[in-house]
Amino acid sequence: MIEIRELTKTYGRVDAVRDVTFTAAPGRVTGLLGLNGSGKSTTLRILLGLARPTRGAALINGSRYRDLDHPLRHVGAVLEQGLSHPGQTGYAHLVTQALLGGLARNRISGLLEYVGLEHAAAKRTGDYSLGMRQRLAVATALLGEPNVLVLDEPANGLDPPGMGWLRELMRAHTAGGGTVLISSHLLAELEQVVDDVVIIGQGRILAAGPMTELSGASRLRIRGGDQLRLAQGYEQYGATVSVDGDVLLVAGITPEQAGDIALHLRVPIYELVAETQHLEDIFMSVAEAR
Ligand SMILES: Nc1ncnc2c1ncn2[C@@H]1O[C@H](COP(=O)(O)OP(=O)(O)OP(=O)(O)O)[C@@H](O)[C@H]1O
Repeated sequence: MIEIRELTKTYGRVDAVRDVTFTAAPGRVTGLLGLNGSGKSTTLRILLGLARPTRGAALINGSRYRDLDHPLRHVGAVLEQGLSHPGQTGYAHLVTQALLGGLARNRISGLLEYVGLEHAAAKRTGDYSLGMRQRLAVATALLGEPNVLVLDEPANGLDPPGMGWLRELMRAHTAGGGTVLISSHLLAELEQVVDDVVIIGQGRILAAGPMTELSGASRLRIRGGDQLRLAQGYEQYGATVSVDGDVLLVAGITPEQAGDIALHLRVPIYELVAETQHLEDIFMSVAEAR
């Protein structure tokens, strides 16, 4: 469980984040989205004890990172910066990290297999591809069997099978009751895996909620026998209507209401499609609204 409460971090005169509050719940993948410089990394760095907040708190399983007894047993993180000594093998890297973190070494072989690096265990990490390095970073994050995973742009460098693997890994983690907080600007990728979304812009929360709720605020594409009467009828009902060629784009009413209103007006409907909003649309509409 991650709780970010009224978090503010000021650098000089810049508020990198301001009054940011959200929760990443157990059993769910929460996506933290924002443009470059919006405050994602600052939030994650504070959460992981790498920076101090000016105000507010960032809690993992109810405690600040630095108050956790064995932090690596609570939280595993994949951050953007590189991780390992290039001359070390993948296996040696994990042994070093386990020793530094006071963690057992007996899971290392299994973890290398779990992240698909069993054949590269004896290879120097300097010779790893970007995708292999990301896999090693994930294995490192999992060393302490944490129930909270924090992933900052983890898809960078992963090819499509790698992305699929990462999605499965996140799903398996939350299926076991774990918490995942993932930041990414790859919205189409993120859409396939997130349960909850937090959109941040200029250090502030712009929108937050379950993906199903945010994408459910969908638009209807409607083509009927008398477009003008339909448009007037929907507007009277409080819907927002715009015209796109020979279809009406209607927001603010359900498909059932749209059908009932048309029936009441005795206008036949030839086409009625509820368009679910993609993460990219949701992101653009909240980003533009500010
Ligand atoms: N150490 C720092 N000193 C001064 N300003 C900083 C520092 N860290 C971040 N900032 C500023 O705070 C704001 C938020 O930055 P942050 O790195 O959190 O954004 P981000 O959403 O992670 O962006 P990106 O996707 O580019 O990593 C930016 O305006 C940035 O310039």
